[in-house]
Amino acid sequence: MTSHGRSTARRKPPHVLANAPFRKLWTAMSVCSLGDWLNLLALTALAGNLTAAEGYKTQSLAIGGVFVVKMLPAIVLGPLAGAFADRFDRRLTMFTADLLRFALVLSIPLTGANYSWLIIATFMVECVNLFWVPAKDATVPNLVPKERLEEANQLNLLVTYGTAPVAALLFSVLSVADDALGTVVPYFEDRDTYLALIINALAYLVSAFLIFTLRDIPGNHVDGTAATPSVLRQIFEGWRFIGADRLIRGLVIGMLGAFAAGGAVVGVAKIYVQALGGGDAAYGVVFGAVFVGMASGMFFGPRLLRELSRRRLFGLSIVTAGFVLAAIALIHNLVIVALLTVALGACAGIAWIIGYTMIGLEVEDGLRGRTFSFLQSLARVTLLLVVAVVPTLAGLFGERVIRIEQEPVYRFDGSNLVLLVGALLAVAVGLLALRQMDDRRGVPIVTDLIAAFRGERPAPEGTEPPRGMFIAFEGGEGSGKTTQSRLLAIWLRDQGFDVVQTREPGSTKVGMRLRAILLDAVHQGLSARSEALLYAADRAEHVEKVILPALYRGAMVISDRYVDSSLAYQGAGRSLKPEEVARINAWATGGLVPDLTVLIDTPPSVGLTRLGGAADRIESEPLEFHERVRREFRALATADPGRYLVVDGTLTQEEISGAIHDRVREILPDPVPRESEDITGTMPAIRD
Ligand SMILES: Nc1ncnc2c1ncn2[C@@H]1O[C@H](COP(=O)(O)OP(=O)(O)OP(=O)(O)O)[C@@H](O)[C@H]1O
Ligand SMILES: Cc1cn([C@H]2C[C@H](O)[C@@H](COP(=O)(O)O)O2)c(=O)[nH]c1=O
Repeated sequence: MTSHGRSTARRKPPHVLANAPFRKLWTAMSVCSLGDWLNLLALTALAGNLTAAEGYKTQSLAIGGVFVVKMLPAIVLGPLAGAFADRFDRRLTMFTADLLRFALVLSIPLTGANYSWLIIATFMVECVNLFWVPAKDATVPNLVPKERLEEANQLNLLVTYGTAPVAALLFSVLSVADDALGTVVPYFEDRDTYLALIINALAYLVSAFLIFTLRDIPGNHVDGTAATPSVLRQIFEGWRFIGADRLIRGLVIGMLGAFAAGGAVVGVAKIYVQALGGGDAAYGVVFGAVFVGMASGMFFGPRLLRELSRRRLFGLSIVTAGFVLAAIALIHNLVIVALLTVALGACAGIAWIIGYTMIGLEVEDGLRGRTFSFLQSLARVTLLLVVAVVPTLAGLFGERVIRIEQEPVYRFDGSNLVLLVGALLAVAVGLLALRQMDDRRGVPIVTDLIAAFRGERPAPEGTEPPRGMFIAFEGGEGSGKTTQSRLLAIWLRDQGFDVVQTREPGSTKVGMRLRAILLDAVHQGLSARSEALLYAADRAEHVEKVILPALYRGAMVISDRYVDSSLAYQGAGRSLKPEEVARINAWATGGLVPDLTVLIDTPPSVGLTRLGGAADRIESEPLEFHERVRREFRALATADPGRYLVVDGTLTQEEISGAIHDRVREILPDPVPRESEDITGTMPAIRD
């Protein structure tokens, strides 16, 4: 290696905070987040203090009112504010919002703090927040390069949640300081939360200054010379965009599910901790555990599983959160619950950082603001609904004690039930998100996970997806695959498609030699692993030299056998571990999965008798081997019905091809309708 090469290899890319404009924006975000948490603590405490004399119920409602008012604007104004972020100068939006927040928060202590004004001012601050946040979120990708976006979002989310415990500590210190100040300055006497509110207001002022001096934010993001759609139209398009895009839909579903599960915990945390024998300190520990978990999830999760598809990690983290939540609901031990809460927070942290990063990367600049805003609005609505409904449900369910011979053995009350429902919801939503956005269909998740834990790259990502269509035929010996793949190729060519008909093993130069080794009956005693590796080697050649080039040029590729044959013959037939066979094949094929797999299901007792000539090495295996193979093929098809067509191989050739044509017609880009085909027929010359 040349010395130049060495120095290049050693040079580490600069940290995202080395980027001065981003550093300034990040500092503003940190100060604002600290202010926001301080605001929440101070306002709820102030609402409680102002209504302390009016009894427990009024006091609870007063505090609850602050929460409701804090979330309400998102429901009404969220999407509108997002459109502003895309339409107007983001720097000006943020600067103005900061000044307004400063004035509104300061007005609460200055006007002598009465509950009505507290509620009105809080509502207005939240309205303003709705403009600041999407403008900030949409600005980050303008300031940092694409490859640094995940790092930037990690820092963003770190300050959003990491400032919560800092704010709680600061709030306690300021409350004590407030008391002390009250003895010296009469204004602060009996005004416990004033100092916190003043510091909160000053945080927004500092942010306004930082944003004002940040001149690197690009101005208007929608081309002013082009006809700009109305704000309402932009919102409508934002909605339409989210609904239409499979990935964003998956992200939104996942993030909302996580919010709903989190909302269930928020709603019952206090009573649950109490039921476990814990006091406010324990409640504080559980509260802190969520943030510690989230911070570690955001930092360590994506680093630990770098090689795992981000989409899969997103769905998996939500599913895992569901299982952890179920454990929290069922295990009645405060220490274990606190530890599990850290794990729950970690899963949520991973899901959030991935979701945010993916939205930042996938959504075009002009739509990013309203996408973030739309997401935040929906999340808040979900949270609001869940927080409102959950304690009521828990109360209605009440407390149940399971007894054996009058002895209480297990307590299961409303909070347990609600947490369990939240857990089921998270699992369901995580699975749905995985289904909506999976970018490695057909590759078992376990295979990818094992590879990621070992630090192996499972398959190349980010390459252009092939444009053609890939159909595989599978089935046992003599089931009719070759016959049907030939008939399908003729039918598709008749319709004007470019068709490549191929088979495994043996469709490349190397593959021909491998086929001879694999099927020649003289090679008895070949070990099961060598056999699996040789089939995988043939497949790697086949994919790289034949299938992918054809798919990239837009052809229809019909392959007589593919990966499922290895899963059935080497996995079930030779009793190799299915996940290991799947893993080597996922590696060999780069994760290429057929668009459709046609399984011609024929009993081996029928198929084997159809074959003429001497039996090859595999055909000469006992009937029991072929029965195992058949069962595995059927199990694979049952596990993924969307990708398979299972046809009874004992039907006539015409009946089988009719069923195949009907299914293939459904996935063809521009199929000839069956009626027109009946009229024109096919060319007998080609058929021969
Ligand atoms: N539906 C059917 N009914 C009866 N015979 C069939 C049917 N389909 C195909 N055959 C006949 O069965 C024999 C095997 O068919 P084919 O070669 O298509 O099967 P295959 O699954 O490709 O076999 P293998 O891969 O094990 O060599 C051929 O003689 C074929 O004409
Ligand atoms: C791809 C593949 C094939 N086999 C077996 C199955 C058959 O017995 C032969 C191929 O013969 P055919 O007449 O061309 O169908 O190979 C296997 O065991 N594993 C595989 O992955």
